[in-house]
Amino acid sequence: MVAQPLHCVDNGELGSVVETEKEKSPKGKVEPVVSSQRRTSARIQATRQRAEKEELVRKRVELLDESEEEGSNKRTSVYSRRRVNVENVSDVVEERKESEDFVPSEVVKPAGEVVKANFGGQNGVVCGGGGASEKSVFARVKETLRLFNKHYLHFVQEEEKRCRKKRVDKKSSRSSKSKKGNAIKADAKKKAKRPDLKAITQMIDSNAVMYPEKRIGDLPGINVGHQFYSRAEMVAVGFHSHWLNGIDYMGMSYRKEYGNYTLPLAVAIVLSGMYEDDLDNADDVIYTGQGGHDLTGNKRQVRDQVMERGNLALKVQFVYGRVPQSISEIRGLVCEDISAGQEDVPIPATNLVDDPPVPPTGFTYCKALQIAKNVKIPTNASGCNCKEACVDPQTCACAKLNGFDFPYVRMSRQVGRLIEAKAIVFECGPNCGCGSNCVNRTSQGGLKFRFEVFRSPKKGWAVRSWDFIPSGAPICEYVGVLKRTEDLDSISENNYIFEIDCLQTMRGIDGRERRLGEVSVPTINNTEGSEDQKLESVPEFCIDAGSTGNIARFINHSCEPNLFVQCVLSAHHDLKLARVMLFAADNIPPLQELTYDYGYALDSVTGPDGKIQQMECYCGAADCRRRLF
Ligand SMILES: C[S@@+](CC[C@H](N)C(=O)[O-])C[C@H]1O[C@@H](n2cnc3c(N)ncnc32)[C@H](O)[C@@H]1O
Repeated sequence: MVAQPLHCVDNGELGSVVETEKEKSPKGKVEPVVSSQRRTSARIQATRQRAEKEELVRKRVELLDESEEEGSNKRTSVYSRRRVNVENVSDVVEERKESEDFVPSEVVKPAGEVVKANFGGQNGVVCGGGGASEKSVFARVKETLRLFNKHYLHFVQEEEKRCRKKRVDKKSSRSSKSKKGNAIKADAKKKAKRPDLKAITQMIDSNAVMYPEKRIGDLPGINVGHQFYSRAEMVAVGFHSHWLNGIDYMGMSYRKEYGNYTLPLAVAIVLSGMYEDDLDNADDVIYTGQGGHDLTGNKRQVRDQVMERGNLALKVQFVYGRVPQSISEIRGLVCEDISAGQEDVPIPATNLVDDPPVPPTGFTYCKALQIAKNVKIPTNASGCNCKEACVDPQTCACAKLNGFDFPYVRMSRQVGRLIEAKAIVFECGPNCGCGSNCVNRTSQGGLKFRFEVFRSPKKGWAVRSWDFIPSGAPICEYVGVLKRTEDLDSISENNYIFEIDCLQTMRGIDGRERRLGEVSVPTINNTEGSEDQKLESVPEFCIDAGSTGNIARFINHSCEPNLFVQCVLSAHHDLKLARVMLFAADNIPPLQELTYDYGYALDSVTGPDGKIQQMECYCGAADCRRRLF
């Protein structure tokens, strides 16, 4: 038996890269590890008509594919020009390091500063020195997927608008028998364009596919256990080069470079959930080969798969952990719910590190922000006049503030996915006409996933999710006591302070990376070195989760994080008192630790004695900067 690694497997919507091997028959031919012997004779004798139907469906799908490409070609420049720092922070580091006048950014140190300098800065202040000069392949895979998902969410938004328009047009065409009515009907008949396919095209057109050439063996940056959210993501990275076919293979045209191999040779295999004998129970995957099923989606075989073209089969093993199905299955449980019933979904804490295992202590869980006595919250903004849920960005006053568009696309009934990181997000508030189901209230609905607080060997407590989290999904708000920065205790150490530096980030103060994007923000005086600016270089307010806080206080730092910080305004419109939200930057598989970039500048933190403090970083990222501060 010759073992050769392939890369494989998608179970439709969510899949995993797994270690694979294919077996050779004595003749050296590649044969399935799992045979398709269970095919019944009835199926073998499936009628010619059904086979023809399959062919017809395939042709239609291919046509759709082609038309998608035409459609999305036109939009290349629209999105590729945008730079959003959440996915480009490392580019910026490199660019800045190369520039002669780049001085590692510093966070202002107020007198008697404790450990708090720009912790959790909105944009991850760029730190100089210490980092690897080459971006790791893992970081590049992440960036490629982030770019793909950004395109995807934009196209989803475009599609939402198209559907909305279609509904409106349909209504008006019913009441109109005029030429215009007919034109609207014709327009409505136009094919829907799949956002994922458009996003793939966008990636291909802009040469953004990370591995555009097929290759044998594993792809650097994609480890065993990596999970893809969709087939399209696999194409965007170059893991599997077709969004529909189950098997991606090198045919005879690869004879020149791969003459030593027996061709055709499969390079990646995905499960589509369309074959009745395929099995995906997470630990084991059985793949029965491509072809022979009914493309109408009813999971029925119409004939046996044939051992031809890329029909190679494989045996797979998954290596990631298992999500507990009930409380009794949780290993190392030390607390059933750290929120003590405050959150809709309980948050268990586990400890497999300490002996004896102890639960997290020294804080009081609090779901909502507490306001210090000397902080005055501004009066509520006027809001929009929409009814039930905001749908039309042209008429909604809140959408207008976000650049005449909603920042979210719908993920479920009440929750949205943030399309991209923005300088600020304006959500609907108490004076808006819409209700709680409005997608423009995404950050206000509490926790949406099953989180666990767990003890890590080197970083103290940490957070992970039992559910898969799609990129752009809301994680949680950073909750604690909203205080004046000047009121912080300068003697005792406090690792749980989050400065609200939305304004400073918008101004790019102290090396903070500005976020672009159309938002309507209160006038900001940008004159370099102005008194006004100097005064406001220190965030006036912060959130102290030292003794009171929610799950956010347990989320650790990473130099390659999977979350990002987003300032949100909902009730009032004062940037200095913006709410601090964490969103998923990537599609996050279950049990992966949740992290964001704390954004400290190196040597920016001083202790009560005025001496610079240092903290080693244990994030474990390939491009780790080695120090938190
Ligand atoms: C907001 S708390 C995070 C939760 C914390 N681990 C706990 O046990 O409560 C921030 C502190 O966690 C630790 N921490 C977070 N990320 C870390 C990292 N990448 N490396 C080392 N320590 C980290 C540091 O002690 C830091 O001051």
